[in-house]
Amino acid sequence: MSQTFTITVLPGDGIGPEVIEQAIHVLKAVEKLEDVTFTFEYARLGGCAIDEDGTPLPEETLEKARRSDAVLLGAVGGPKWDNNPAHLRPETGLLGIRKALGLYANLRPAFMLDCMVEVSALKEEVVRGVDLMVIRELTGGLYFGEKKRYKTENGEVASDELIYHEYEIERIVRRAFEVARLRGKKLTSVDKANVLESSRLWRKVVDRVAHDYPDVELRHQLVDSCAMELLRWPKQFDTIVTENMFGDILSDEASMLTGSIGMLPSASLADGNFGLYEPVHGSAPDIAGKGIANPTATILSAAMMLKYSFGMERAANAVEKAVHKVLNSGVRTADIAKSKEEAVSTKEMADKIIAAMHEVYVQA
Ligand SMILES: NC(=O)C1=CN([C@@H]2O[C@H](COP(=O)(O)OP(=O)(O)OC[C@H]3O[C@@H](n4cnc5c(N)ncnc54)[C@H](O)[C@@H]3O)[C@@H](O)[C@H]2O)C=CC1
Ligand SMILES: CC(C)CC(=O)C(=O)O
Ligand SMILES: [Mg+2]
Repeated sequence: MSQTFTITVLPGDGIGPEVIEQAIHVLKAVEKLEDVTFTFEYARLGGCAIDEDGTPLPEETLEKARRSDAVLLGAVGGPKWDNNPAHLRPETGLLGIRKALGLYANLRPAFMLDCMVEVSALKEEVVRGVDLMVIRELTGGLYFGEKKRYKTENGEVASDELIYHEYEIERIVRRAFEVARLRGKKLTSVDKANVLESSRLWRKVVDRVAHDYPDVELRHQLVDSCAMELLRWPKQFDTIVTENMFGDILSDEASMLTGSIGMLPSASLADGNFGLYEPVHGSAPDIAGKGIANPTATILSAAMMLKYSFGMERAANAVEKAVHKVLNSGVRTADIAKSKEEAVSTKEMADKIIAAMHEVYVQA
């Protein structure tokens, strides 16, 4: 019997709508190749919602997301809203939807394809074969703690509270051990336990949970040293688990191992099958509206959705294989091309991926 899934689509701002349009084309191609129907429910999040609805996260958006099987997001934000107060910032909408949907586990894979080695700013021997997964806690920590801003006689003061509950650490760490078990069985837990009390609790919980995973090799590493080692010898890492802000920063850093942030997908998962899928990158206002953004990160995020939320492993593999095939054949958007002349547009890149998907299915 044919399966039906409802997907809430949040194009967002900047290049968000451009890359989302192409990911939707890919999902429509999957519908033709598999016995599945996707219903796309569009909604607003971020700057576009501030402009239309007066809030970055309208209740209607949240309701649609809750009723759906998964959410696909472009990106939010832009200079237009940069000076708004916190409650009227696009990013506040993104944080709000992550929290409201319980999306505490953010999986951010970073992988280097052989054909992309030359694109990285790092030496070939450093990046060839890189294949790691950053697992970032997504609904706690500094981004969600109480914010204060007040004036004193010595000038203004601002503070952001970094707070973690034991249960929040335990659930992300368990998830990370499970993921590491299915990958290279090596988990690096990243913290700042030499300074932060929240990191000392983090480390204690990690050590306790580790007893349940004796087959996974565990290492603790301080975040500053991890940032350095990621560039010195990234192949030492398999799975990394860390708190919200460290994960945000380290995953952007990891993206540059692979050449461009336009390549890297992510899955933000709740318990069960529900998830929100989005590229690691932001709304890239510097290239928005030009039709040159790399849609690969969003297309691969859609592939993660097929795998994690819909159990469509074959279709997910086909999308990934198609992306590899197209990159192998030398097709490049501007961010990964050697010259502007050889770069293809956002749409051309997606069209090539869709054509390659058909070939992959025929061969399978
Ligand atoms: N998940 C989200 O919605 C996120 C939103 N943002 C927001 O995005 C806005 C811009 O932030 P930035 O710091 O500039 O980060 P960004 O990730 O949007 O852009 C950084 C650089 O990477 C390039 N880039 C990003 N995605 C690309 C793609 N698909 N193809 C080709 N090049 C790409 C951009 O052109 C820019 O030079 C801000 O308002 C920020 O708050 C930032 C990160 C995540
Ligand atoms: C709230 C977001 C803009 C944080 C971010 O940079 C991300 O999730 O990658
Ligand atoms: Mg980020």
